[in-house]
Amino acid sequence: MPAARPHIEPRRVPTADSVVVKEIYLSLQGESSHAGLLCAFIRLTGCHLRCTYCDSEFAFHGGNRRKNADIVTEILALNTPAVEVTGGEPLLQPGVYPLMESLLDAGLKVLLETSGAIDVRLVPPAVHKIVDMKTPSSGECDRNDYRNLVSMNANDELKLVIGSREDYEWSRALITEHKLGSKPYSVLCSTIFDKLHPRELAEWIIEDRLPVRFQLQMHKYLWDPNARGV
Ligand SMILES: C[S@@+](CC[C@H](N)C(=O)[O-])C[C@H]1O[C@@H](n2cnc3c(N)ncnc32)[C@H](O)[C@@H]1O
Ligand SMILES: Nc1nc2[nH]cc(C(=O)O)c2c(=O)[nH]1
Ligand code: SF4
Ligand SMILES: [Mg+2]
Repeated sequence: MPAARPHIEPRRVPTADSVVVKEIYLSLQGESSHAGLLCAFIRLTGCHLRCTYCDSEFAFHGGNRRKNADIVTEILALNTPAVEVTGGEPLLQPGVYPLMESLLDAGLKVLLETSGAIDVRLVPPAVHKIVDMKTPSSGECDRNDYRNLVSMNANDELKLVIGSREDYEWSRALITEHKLGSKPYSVLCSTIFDKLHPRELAEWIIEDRLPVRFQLQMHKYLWDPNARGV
């Protein structure tokens, strides 16, 4: 009989009490099922991926190390019910896990925007995780951690950012193979801004009756698409 495979526990939740922050601002949430709601953004510095289309390269470097407690105070002063932690790649910093706990303890709705390249099981369950599984034209699709498709829950959303017909067909195959239409979380499909016309994607979705929610990056239509802090 083959030896039983070892049961591996996720790493212990780290307890660092600070993170490196690129920017904090108040805006309207531009994406996800929370689109249109008042939302504060905490953008953390650093990313281990280099998506071809990244609109947040300015967050790869710089920023300031801040105590989690001071960040929570700053967010509460913005008087908003919701906060999104994004980046860069927020899950690269150990201090982000206790930061999300503190934001939840302060009574905030907490959203997390993360690439699909990191196992999300250590994220506090009450956080609304928006997990972006990278499509081929990102150039980072081989970094996806497909365990996330199993561990995500009803609070969460899987995001597919599509820039070509190839990306669309890749996404459609992912949805079929992993039966994503019957998961507890919903699947969001949007376009790479200025690469694929949103109407093309909308028409493909309709033609295939794809079980997804189409979305736009609303903030890029409200403000200059290159504007920072919106
Ligand atoms: C800047 S990333 C930060 C969080 C994390 N690194 C990630 O990729 O999910 C936030 C989201 O913006 C999306 N994004 C970045 N550049 C974009 C673009 N040019 N058009 C559409 N979406 C873009 C990413 O795909 C990701 O879903
Ligand atoms: N308004 C607004 N909504 C957003 N939703 C996700 C964003 C991100 O950069 O992760 C984002 C952003 O940068 N601005
Ligand atoms: S993972 Fe997110 S922050 Fe990193 S390069 Fe890709 S889109 Fe940009
Ligand atoms: Mg953005």
